[in-house]
Amino acid sequence: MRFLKEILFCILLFLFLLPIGYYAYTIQDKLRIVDRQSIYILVGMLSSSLLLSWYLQGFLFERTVLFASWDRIVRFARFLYEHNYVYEKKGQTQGRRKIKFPRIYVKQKKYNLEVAFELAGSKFQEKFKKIGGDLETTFAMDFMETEDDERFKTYRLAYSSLLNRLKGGAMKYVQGKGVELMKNFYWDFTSDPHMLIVGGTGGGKTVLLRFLILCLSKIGVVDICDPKRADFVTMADLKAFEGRIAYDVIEIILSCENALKVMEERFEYMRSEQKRLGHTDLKSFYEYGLEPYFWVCDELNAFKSMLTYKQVEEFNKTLGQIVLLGRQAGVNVILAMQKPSREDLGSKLQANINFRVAVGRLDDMGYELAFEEPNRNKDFKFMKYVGGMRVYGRGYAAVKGEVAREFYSPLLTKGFSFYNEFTKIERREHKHLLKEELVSDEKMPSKDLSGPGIEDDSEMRLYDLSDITELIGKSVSQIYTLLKKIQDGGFKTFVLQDNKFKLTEDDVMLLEELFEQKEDSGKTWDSFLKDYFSEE
Ligand SMILES: Nc1ncnc2c1ncn2[C@@H]1O[C@H](COP(=O)(O)OP(=O)(O)OP(=O)(O)O)[C@@H](O)[C@H]1O
Repeated sequence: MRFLKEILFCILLFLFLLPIGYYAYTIQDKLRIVDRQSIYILVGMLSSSLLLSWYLQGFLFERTVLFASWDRIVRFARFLYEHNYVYEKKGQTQGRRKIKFPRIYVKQKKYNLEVAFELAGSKFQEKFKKIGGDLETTFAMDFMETEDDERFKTYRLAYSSLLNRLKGGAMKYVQGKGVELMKNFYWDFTSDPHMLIVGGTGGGKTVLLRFLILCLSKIGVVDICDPKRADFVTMADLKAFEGRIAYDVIEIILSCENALKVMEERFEYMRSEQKRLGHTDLKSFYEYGLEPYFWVCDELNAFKSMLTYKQVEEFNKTLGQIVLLGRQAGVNVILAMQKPSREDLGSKLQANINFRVAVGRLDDMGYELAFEEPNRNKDFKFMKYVGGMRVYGRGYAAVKGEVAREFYSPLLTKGFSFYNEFTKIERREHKHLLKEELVSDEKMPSKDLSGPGIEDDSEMRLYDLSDITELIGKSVSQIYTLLKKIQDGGFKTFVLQDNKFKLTEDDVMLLEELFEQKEDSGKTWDSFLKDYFSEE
């Protein structure tokens, strides 16, 4: 078995030599008189048969199932032998070592290889529990998962996860399983609510984020933060995302604060439903008819580098609360960053973001932070080409604490347009707010403005953005964008305290009127504001 390749080579060569021998026999007279031409032909045939046998041997081992599986067995046996995972047999003859392999089963399936090691008291059991990384190197495959039963530990390795890659907009949410990221690989946000996407520049983070947003915006509200003001700009005008995309530092901070507020409101709503339905325990958001909510932030480290020390502290605190408590309320955070670092993640995010994906190139430190303990010995590979083709969006994914598996983000096919797909999405609203509105309209400013707010020295009530979202039912981002447009257009100025807008009762009414009239006008915001204020 050890010399399988060499044996195959000899067999192939022998098969070629048979007709060559016969040919030499037929031209023996010419050979005897040293006919140069005949000798050249014969030498040519011999060298070609050598080359062809060598090539065929390689081809058979690489491309045919039978020889490839033999090759794996040979490699595996060699690995076991050379690492001394063998039992010495007693009564050996002098000079010859008799060995016996431990009980290991190798099952070669269509897409993956299963290697089951018997533990149950074996002297190698501790080593077999951590052998995943070695198997990857031995078989040149990617480790996917392990399965344990009473006696065996089974390692599953993928020949190539490429076969499980999705194409274009095929990513979908499957009830009870989660978001299908690859065939048979899901992100179940009800159990692992937050996701971290990391990878070097150009690795495919943003493309993956867009595929996720495309899928998630069909099942819930998605708020997006794009500090680079690059990849999500064109979506801002689309109905489904209007007012839900933040770019500026302040806008993003507000968007995060708003996500926290959404979480608190959802808990409040769930508690009231719990009481109404007589549940003894508070159940998960979906039990109360709520859809999931997603807060997405691209380029987190770039964004944090734009903040002051105090802002970082506040932002971390807000985000920390969401990742800590969001699961039950269905509030999910997706963060994308280039190189993960302890400072940017902080201990709360590091501890509470369970679902990790790395695409593109990352250094050892980055993989260590992304995938932590069970992957310390994993041989993470950066592959620019697979099967001779340039490959994008390849990396690894894992739930924290599990072994990382090879991952391919859906393939961005030619002709696929995110923009076209996003235009087809229907806008979703926060269900808890819609239900509250149905029950009571007391929070509408035209009826009552004595709601939340702060008072200034002159006793005039001032409202911050989160108060106004409650009063007029628009998102923080929508309100902030409108205020900026009014102010930047030179139409009106508003009070700013600590860089945050504080509006008077009149301002709130003005905003409400503007939102109403703009809806009926069919104009863009810029032309609508111009006309509105010039008429005044
Ligand atoms: N899944 C994919 N399928 C096909 N092509 C892809 C895929 N992912 C990325 N690419 C290609 O790689 C390019 C860079 O991807 P992307 O913008 O997502 O990288 P990034 O990690 O966000 O980089 P940066 O951090 O610099 O913004 C894309 O424009 C696209 O051409």
